[in-house]
Formats: sequence, structure tokens, C-alpha cells
Amino acid sequence: MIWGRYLITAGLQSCRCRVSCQVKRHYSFLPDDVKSLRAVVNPDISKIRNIGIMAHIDAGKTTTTERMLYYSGYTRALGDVDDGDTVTDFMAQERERGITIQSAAVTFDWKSHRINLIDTPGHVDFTLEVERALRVLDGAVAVFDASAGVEAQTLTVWRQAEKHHVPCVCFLNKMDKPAAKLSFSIESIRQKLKANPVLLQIPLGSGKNFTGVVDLLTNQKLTWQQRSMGDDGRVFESKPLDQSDDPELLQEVSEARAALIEQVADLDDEFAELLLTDFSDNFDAVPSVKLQEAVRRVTLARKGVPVLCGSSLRNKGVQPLLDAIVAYLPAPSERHHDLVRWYKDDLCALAFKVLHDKQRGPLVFLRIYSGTLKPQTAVHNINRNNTERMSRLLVPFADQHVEIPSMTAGNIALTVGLKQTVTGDTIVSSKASAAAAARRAQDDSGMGKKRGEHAAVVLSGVEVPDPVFFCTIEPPTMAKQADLENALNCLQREDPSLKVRVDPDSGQTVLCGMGELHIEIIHDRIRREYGIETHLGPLQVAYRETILHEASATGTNISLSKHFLADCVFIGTVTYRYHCQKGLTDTLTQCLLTPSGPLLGYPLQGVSTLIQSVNTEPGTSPAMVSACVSRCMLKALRLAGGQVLEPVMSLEVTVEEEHLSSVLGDLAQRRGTVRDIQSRHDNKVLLATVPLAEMMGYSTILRTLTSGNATFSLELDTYEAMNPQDQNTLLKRMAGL
Ligand SMILES: Nc1nc2c(ncn2[C@@H]2O[C@H](COP(=O)(O)OP(=O)(O)OP(=O)(O)O)[C@@H](O)[C@H]2O)c(=O)[nH]1
Repeated sequence: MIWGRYLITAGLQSCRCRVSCQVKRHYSFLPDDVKSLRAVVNPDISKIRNIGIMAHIDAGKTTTTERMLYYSGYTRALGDVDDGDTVTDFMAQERERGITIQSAAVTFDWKSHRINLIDTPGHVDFTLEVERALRVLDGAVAVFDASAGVEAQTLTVWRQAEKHHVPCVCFLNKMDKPAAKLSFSIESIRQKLKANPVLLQIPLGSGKNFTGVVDLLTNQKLTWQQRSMGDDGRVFESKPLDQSDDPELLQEVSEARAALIEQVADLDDEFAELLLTDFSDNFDAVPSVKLQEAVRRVTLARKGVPVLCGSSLRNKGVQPLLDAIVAYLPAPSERHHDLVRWYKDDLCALAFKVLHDKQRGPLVFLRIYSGTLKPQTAVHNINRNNTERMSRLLVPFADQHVEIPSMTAGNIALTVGLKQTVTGDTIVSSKASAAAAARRAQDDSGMGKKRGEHAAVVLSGVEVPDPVFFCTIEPPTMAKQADLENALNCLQREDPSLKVRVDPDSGQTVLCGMGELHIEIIHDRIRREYGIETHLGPLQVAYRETILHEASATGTNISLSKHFLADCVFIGTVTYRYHCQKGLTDTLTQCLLTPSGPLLGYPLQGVSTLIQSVNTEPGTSPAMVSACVSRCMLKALRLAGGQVLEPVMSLEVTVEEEHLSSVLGDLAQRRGTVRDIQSRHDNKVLLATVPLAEMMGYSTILRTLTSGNATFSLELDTYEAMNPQDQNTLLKRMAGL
């Protein structure tokens, strides 16, 4: 039985089609034999590493994760994305398409350390999934295709890691490719990520002849001899470099080691001092353990990123990467998590992911920051201000889960029974514990009660970007509407980037998502997981609107014998003032927060409102004020003139030179603007901006234009005003003309 994979590289996603399948995985100790894990359910916090694997699509995250699981003893057979039988890509869509959609958590042990690893998606439509994972991780491995260096999505996830101050290790994968180049990749990390790469290894051989690496800290030569086709790379040779080795290699290693020592000394004062006091005669004599300690300090301080290389697919270089995770990435106790100190030893955890399981209901992933989590106990959700009972506690092994009696700070746990909890919620042991933490926070900061108990003791979540695409979704029959609503509710709890609303005019349910692929996957999941064959309307772009100039309007609303007057003025600066009767504030605020544009009813942006006065008579109802303010606003908006803003994407296309001109010609017809054309080996990398509305179905067109020899990535850049001609065309189309 074979899973075939057709890598159609010119795609919003790389599309790998299933031919036929019968997936059977062999887990080393699952489901019956989980002794090794149970033996150390709660390891010492210094031995825990909560890490994520992140990269551009197709860099090899899942392949690398598979090798880690295999070498750690977690699986007994190597999974392969191309065969659709990896552990972490367990959703049917992931296996069919060969891409990661959901971040999956796996727990395994490596050299007496507990590694909680999250494999994150590379496709831009699922960026939020990466950010949610990074929010709760202590370190990350950034995987690169060594022939491509830093690619578009790597930049995005790198920025996310920086935002959450997550120390990283870089892994230059695919060193077996003929175009793989160490110096090019290092330079692109330096240039594009503005990071400080600290090279810890030198590759042995290149392309097909890549056989291993030299560890610059220890001067050990690590070689993986491919004895047979099916060699799993578990066994490799480690021996010191000696004079019998190739003189060129000796020279290269000696220079690279000297450069490493110098670089680390520049970044770490303690190491510099050690060199100058104890090894001033011969820097090279510095013990590797001292160098390793210094590299660790540099990594944790995020002054530099260790760089390793290998080829996961060819089973080379993954064990040293695991060693590097343990050696250089931080334990939970080495990370500073604000707020946690207010809880002392009380439970404080963050819900960072929700999954719906048909049998067990919602499964909530929690990162425990302090205290201990136990099953069959009640926990308090600060964000929702409710208390829920947790029935079971599990350790996540991708789609397999092992039940455990308790879990301590620093770990990632999976809970059953929390039905109200949503991604981003803070979970504590009780309301009293939250109040005690709030008191500690106030005492410590010297701020009075005013600061707000809630804000002080809640862990910050993740910002959810606005969706850029939407379409209507309809059940096959009205009888299925309730089922569809339930499915959408469940999917929304899992995925905060999915928005669902009801169109006020047509009453239709509208799905709003981050891209074509995102909406396609949601549609597919409703069919497979909830058994509802829905119909999707045409995909539409989420435009915005703004006004052209300032305007003011006055309105009067008369009801029975009561009347009042409201004047609204729209101005260009951010000012918001209101003067009204007590009790009407909320109504007015609500009215101002949800205005829609005058042209097509899209959300307004860049508009500020000043209500000059609201005059009411005694007994005027808030609803009347609201209606009057709305009317005034509409009037003022019409007077202010409308302008449609359209989402403009940054596009990166990597294409063979011979196809460049046809890609450029096509882009011109799509109202694209070319920003730069760079060379990458034999390929050209085209950087451009293009309106999202012009990019529907681009993957198919690009595939045709380039005979499948191009890849592209698309990311929201900005919203721009449409020119009058394009705007008119859009208005006519929307009006059905
Ligand atoms: N030549 C070569 N190909 C590799 C290597 N590692 C992975 N690949 C291939 O690259 C493709 C993508 O690998 P994945 O592991 O799915 O990459 P990913 O980063 O997890 O992809 P997404 O989750 O979809 O973002 C697959 O066809 C792999 O077989 C490698 O070391 N060398």
C-alpha cells in the first residue's frame, strides 16, 4: 500500500494526492507499554524542554520531528510525509496533502530530558496556529531548506518567536540537495532575519555525498554511513578529527573553530574573561564544556542562534540536533513569565489549544506555569469567571493520549472536561486563588484596587488577525442548520482565526478565514468530522472602507411625546468624547464601535467620531438614543464620501529563470507591483505586492505557467485605497450590474 505524493509546487499549498492507503504505525511503548513515560511523569523542571519546530512550508519540520521520535525510541518505524504516515500530521487532510495544518504536541525523552515538542504548520494561512504554540513554548528549532535559506514564511514565524522572546536553534536541513549551501544559508540568516548565527558544525561532503558533520565544539567527526537503502541513521560513527584526515578539512575546521571562539567571546563576557585569564596562550585549548556553557548563555540571552546542519530525509544530523535542544534551549524555570510569581505554588495555566473529540468532548491543552494540575478537581477560569470540573489529565502523544495522576509546573498537559474554556484563557485553582494573586500583585506594585484584579493575574493570549476572505456556507437542508451551527461553534473554539457571522440582509451564515486553503480545510472538516455536506458560496475578499473628508450631521428622533437630538461630527483625528445622560454610554459606545462603510457595508477604518451633543428628555430610552446616533452617523458617512480599501498581499515567487517572464506578464495583469527580483542559485525570487482579489486560484495558473516549477507564498501586507476605476467596477459587480 502506497501513499503517493505529487508535489505541485506552484500552489497555495503543496498538494500531495493520496493514491491509496493503509496506515499502520508502530509506537515503541504505546498504547499498552508506557512505562518509560510513567516512570518520570513529572521530571525535574530543569530537565524539561518545551520546544516548537517552525519554518517555511516544506522545509522539513515534520520529517525532522519523525526522526526525533524515532531516535528517542518513541516510534519503532520511521514515518514519512510522502507516505502519509507521520505521527504529528495525524489529521486526514494533513496526511493527504502532506502538510501540517494543526500544531501537534508530542512528548518524548532524550538523554534524561523530557521534551514536549510542537510541530507547527508552515503555510501562511495557519500562522495563528504557530503563534499560539510559540506563546507557550520556551524554545524553538527553526528548520531551513539549506538550498533556499530564509524563505518568506520563515521571516513571519521568526518575528513571532522574537515577539515572545523565544530562544532558537537553527537547523539547516536538506544538506543532501545539490544546491544546498552552508555559507548562503548562514548569510541569509544574518541578512534577512537580522540574527547572529553561531555556527557549531561543518558539513562533511555536499549534495549526494553529504555524510555527516564535524562538531566544532568537540572536534568530533560524526558520520552516517549509508550501508543500505533502508538505513535508518540510528547508528553513526563519532571519532575525533586527526592528522590523517583531509588537510583541507582540518584547515577549514580549525578556522571555523577559531571564528566560533572569537564570536562567542564577543557575545559573552564571562567566556571572554575565561579566555583571557586561563587560555590567553592558546584559545584553542579552551575545554568544549566551557564553550558549550557560553553558547548556552548566548542563546538564552538571544544574542546569537546556534546553527546545525543535516538531512532529515537521509537520516543524518538529527541526533546532534536533539543534543542541541537539551544543551542550548532553556528549561521552563529559565524563562521569565510575568505574573506567575503572584501565584506562588498555586496553579496557574494557560489554555493554548482546544480540540474536539467525538467521545471525550473538548480537549484543552494547558501549559502549566505554576502549581500542580490534578484530574477530578474543579478549576477556575479567570477570563470567563466560571469554575469547571476537569475529569481527566493526559499527556499528549500526537493523536494518542496517556492518562496521568498529576502534572507539575513547566509541563504541557491535556485536560478533559473543560467545556467552557477557550484558547487564551487563564486557568487557576479557585476564585480565591485568583483574588489572592491579585492582592499580591497590587501590594507589590503599590497600585491600589484601581488597577483591576483581572488584568493583573491573567496571562496574555494571542492577537487574532482579521480574516481576509469570506464566503457563505449553507447546510444541505434546513433541518441540518442546527448541526452546522454546532460544528461551526466547535471549530471556532479550536481555531480563533475562523470567524462566523450571519449576514443581516440575507440571514445566511458567513465563514471568514485567513485564506483559500483555510476555508477549504474548514469545509472539508465539516464534511468529514461532522458528516454535513455543506455548500460554499463564492469566495469573496474582505474589503474595508474609509471616508474621503470630514463631515457632520444632525438628527432628531421623535417617539411618542419624547424626543431628543443627537449631533455627530466625523473628523480626521483620534478624538472621542461624549456628553450624555448616565446609562446611555454603553449604547453609544456600541453604536460607534460597529459602524459599517457607506459604499458596500464593509467595516470602516481610519475614521474617528466626535459626538458633539446628545440632548434627551427625561425617560428617553437607550434604544432611542442608539437609533438616533446610528441615523446621524449614516447621514454623516454619506456626506463624508466613501472609499473602498482592498487587502494588498506581499507575494514571493521562486521560479526558474526561463519561466520568469511569463510569471511577470501574468502579474502585470493582476495589478501586481514588482518590488525586487533576486537570484537564488539557478532560480529567480520575485518579490511583489498584489491585490488579494486578483489572487483567487493563483496556484493553478502558476502551475500551468511554469509547468509546476515554481513555489509562492502570500501574506497580508496592507489595506490600500482602490483607484476610482477599479472601485467603480467593484461597486457595479457587487450591485449585480
Ligand atoms: N532532499 C530532502 N528532502 C527533504 C528533507 N527533509 C524533508 N524533505 C522533503 O521535503 C518535503 C517536505 O517535508 P515536510 O517534513 O513535510 O516539511 P514541513 O516543513 O513539515 O512541511 P509543512 O508542514 O507542510 O510546512 C517532503 O517531500 C520531504 O520528503 C531532506 O533532508 N532532504
